[in-house]
Amino acid sequence: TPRPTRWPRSARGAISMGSKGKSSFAAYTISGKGSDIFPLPAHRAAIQVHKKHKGAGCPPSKAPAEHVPPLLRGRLDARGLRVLHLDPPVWIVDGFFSAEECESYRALAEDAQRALRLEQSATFSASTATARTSATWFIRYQDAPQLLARAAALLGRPVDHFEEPQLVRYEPGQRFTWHYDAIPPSMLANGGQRIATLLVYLNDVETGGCTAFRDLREGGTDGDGQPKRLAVQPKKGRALLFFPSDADGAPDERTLHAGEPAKEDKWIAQLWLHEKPYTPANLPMGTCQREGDAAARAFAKEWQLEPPPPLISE
Ligand SMILES: O=C(O)CCC(=O)C(=O)O
Ligand SMILES: [Fe+2]
Repeated sequence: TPRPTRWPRSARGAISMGSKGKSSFAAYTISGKGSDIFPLPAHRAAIQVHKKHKGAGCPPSKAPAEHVPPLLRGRLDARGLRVLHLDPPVWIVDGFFSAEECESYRALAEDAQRALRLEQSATFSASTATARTSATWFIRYQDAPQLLARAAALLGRPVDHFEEPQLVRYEPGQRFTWHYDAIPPSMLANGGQRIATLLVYLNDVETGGCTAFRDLREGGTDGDGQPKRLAVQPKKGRALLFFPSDADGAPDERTLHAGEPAKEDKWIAQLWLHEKPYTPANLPMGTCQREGDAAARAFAKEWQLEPPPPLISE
């Protein structure tokens, strides 16, 4: 097969540089091809910007307003917030958790009272081929103040809109194949659709274990000359944020993703935001959103974060 070294003429022709030819994130937009937001730009100046930001993402100031997810509007000053992909939006927050917060969350795996280990984790994917081989723990709301407080401060949503906090461990060889995070219609009665996925990498992973998006590109080409797939490398304390459905709950199929096979241990914290208040099952025993809210509020005070909005389900 021929090795394409350049983007197809049709795509290249549609790249716009903005009025002054100034290189900004907008320069990467290919009209009508929303998901190819990070192609190698045709213009030299834009290539510089692209290379500089690839991997670590672009500052939010470079994201055109129409591509800022509704949940992040007015909240772009969050420390460490970067854009990896505009449409569909994929953002990261480096340093979302401190090293200490990573450790305290990871340690929950050893606490059977606070964390319940599931043999078979709940996956809702419509894809029959989906397989997950990692281990999942469900964490009591009141034992995840770092996660709930930081998530509520980032997204401006109350604690009762979040699903049970989870902890996931991949050992070498373990993976989670292509899937959607959106839940099936039969489960929408509880809290509506999942409108945001927030996962926090709890340790550094040198090789393997990326979170990969099948249909999104990060720019540049691989050894075969094919456009590179967007894949986020786990970095201790880094959060990954994307939107399995839009703000109205319509699933976004472009967010199909996977946890690639781990080559070393990989730990993540996992949290899903729902459209409406979500009622947890009583697992682990004694889990309580109200106590979780109080714990998150105390954490927010201690770390001078914006406190979570009041619970709606009260
Ligand atoms: O492990 C990852 O990188 C992705 C995990 C994931 O997609 C999930 O838990 O739904
Ligand atoms: Fe997922």
